[in-house]
Amino acid sequence: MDETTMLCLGPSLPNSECHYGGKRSRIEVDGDSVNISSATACPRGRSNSALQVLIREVTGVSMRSALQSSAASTCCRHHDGPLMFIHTFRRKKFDWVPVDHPIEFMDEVSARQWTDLIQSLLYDLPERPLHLFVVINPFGGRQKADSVWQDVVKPIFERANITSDAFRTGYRDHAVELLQQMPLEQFQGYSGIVAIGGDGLFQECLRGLLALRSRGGAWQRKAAAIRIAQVPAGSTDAVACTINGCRSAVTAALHVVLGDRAKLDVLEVRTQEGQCRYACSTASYGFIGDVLGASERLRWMGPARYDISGMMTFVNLRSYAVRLWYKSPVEPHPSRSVCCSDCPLCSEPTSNAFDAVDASISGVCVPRPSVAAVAKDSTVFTAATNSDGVSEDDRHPMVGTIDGGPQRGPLSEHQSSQCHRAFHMRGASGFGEQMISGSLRHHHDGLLIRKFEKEQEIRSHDCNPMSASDSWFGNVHLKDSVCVGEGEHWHCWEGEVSSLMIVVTPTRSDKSKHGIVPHAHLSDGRLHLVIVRRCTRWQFLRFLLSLAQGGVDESFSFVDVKEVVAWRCEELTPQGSVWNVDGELMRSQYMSARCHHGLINVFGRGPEL
Ligand SMILES: Nc1ncnc2c1ncn2[C@@H]1O[C@H](COP(=O)(O)OP(=O)(O)OP(=O)(O)O)[C@@H](O)[C@H]1O
Repeated sequence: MDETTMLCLGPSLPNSECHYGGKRSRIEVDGDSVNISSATACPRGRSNSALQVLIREVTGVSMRSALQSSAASTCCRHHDGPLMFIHTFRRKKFDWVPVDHPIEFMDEVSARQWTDLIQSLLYDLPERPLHLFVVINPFGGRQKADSVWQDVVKPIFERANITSDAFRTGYRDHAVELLQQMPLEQFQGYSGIVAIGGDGLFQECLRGLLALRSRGGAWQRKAAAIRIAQVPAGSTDAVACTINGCRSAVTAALHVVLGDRAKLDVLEVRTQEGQCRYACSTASYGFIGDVLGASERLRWMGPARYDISGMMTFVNLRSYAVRLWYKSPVEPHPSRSVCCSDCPLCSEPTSNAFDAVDASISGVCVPRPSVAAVAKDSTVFTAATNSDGVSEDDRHPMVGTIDGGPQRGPLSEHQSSQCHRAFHMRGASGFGEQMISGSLRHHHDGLLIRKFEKEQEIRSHDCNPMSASDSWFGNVHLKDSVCVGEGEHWHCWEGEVSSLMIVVTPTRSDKSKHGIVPHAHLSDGRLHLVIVRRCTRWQFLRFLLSLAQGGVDESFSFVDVKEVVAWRCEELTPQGSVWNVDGELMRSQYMSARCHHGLINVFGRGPEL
């Protein structure tokens, strides 16, 4: 036993004699682990260690007196002594399976002292939760959330000495209300929020939490620090699958008990009409939006509704004309590493997450292209700067809100011509090449090349974001923090799509084990824009199979994947598709979205690779 541990224990150390696995043993706490070693001599060269459990992986400790123990199973018992159980887990790839190690003591006093000692070491771990707010959606998925709570999660929390207040939702948005109506004192007493249900319930908790955060002061501080967990009991459970690498309620509960903490990027999606939703997985338009739209009418079928509506939507595969603007990050990620626990990319400090969310909750805050260079022959826009190198957004920040108020006017002719010049200079220095390689790629597919040329044609006539939808752009509040900065570029793309996806985190699920974009991260401040151009059913089937097998296949000529930080979409097809924002339907001709880098904290560590 090292000196520090000796000091903690004080002069009277509990008797370390015990029996483990039916053998006479000794128990000790050594630094960061509990060790049990055989008291009998081992053959030379063999370790006498029988068990070593890291304190940080102990999920709880409990004791059974001799009387209780004799009523229970007597396996592994040497005499009728009291038992102490060390609760921990073993790894089965990403799934964690609870394991209990029974240790038999000579007398009740020793058993009690060792139980108290290990319990006190667990209490000293600062990230361990003490008291949780649990929300259960009894109607999510196969309607098993109640039993998941009673039979799986509650016993794990009880063994870990975690207390909880559990609430069942009675209707849609009930979780948001529960959070918003909570007194501050009660809210401050919770170490975390546990949503037992699907992605929709998680999203409700997220919305409630961000609303509390927008109140400022103590509310903001607590809401920014608190962690949320999804215990999967819905139809898709992409949030839990993405964070933990598996769809297991036990594993999710164990991550809560261990007090794991990870940051998660949040996508803020807004409609022109001011409706706002937050997503941690994916916002999709076209095929996946249509699948959700159709599946809502089949909710009585449970999770099977997605397969049925998927089939129906596939048979009637449609395409939609859209105009997209997207802002690429200043520096693209150098590698395509898969996000995992202790991911270096996700541990980078998040910038201004606090300020950003304040702005977005209190008013309507949508990123918009700065005065953009207008492409006559390419899709690329770049922030135009005047002769002082000051961007238009910096000079005349938009101050209007969705409710009206002052706005910046449209581009003057002079500004417009400046934009043209700025673009042509940029185009000459490299951006044109991007397009050339794009065109070449599409030459391989005779069918697609005609489509692509048509898109070019449309673009060359009408791709100025400031003209076609000026009223939309001019009607939103712009925060300086989301203006186009040095090195950031807005791009425009216009064409017909079978599907569009904005992927925030890898978005793993049973249907896509590796995730839609396997190299996306939990908290790198990046989004992945997946454009699936209008394609045949056969091509789309290949695309869907690629999602199931290893994530979106970028080698398909009809698929483009772009790393972005903000994005907006104008629907050009009348009565187009709907947006599926983490399982919630949204419909609007104009949508815009941006990524909040590491906005929330979750119970989790990312998959252990
Ligand atoms: N008591 C309730 N009655 C009806 N609807 C509810 C209730 N509680 C929550 N909801 C709503 O039900 C919707 C679906 O719930 P949830 O996400 O938990 O399950 P799911 O849709 O089956 O799973 P997933 O979102 O993972 O596909 C949510 O949008 C939520 O707002």
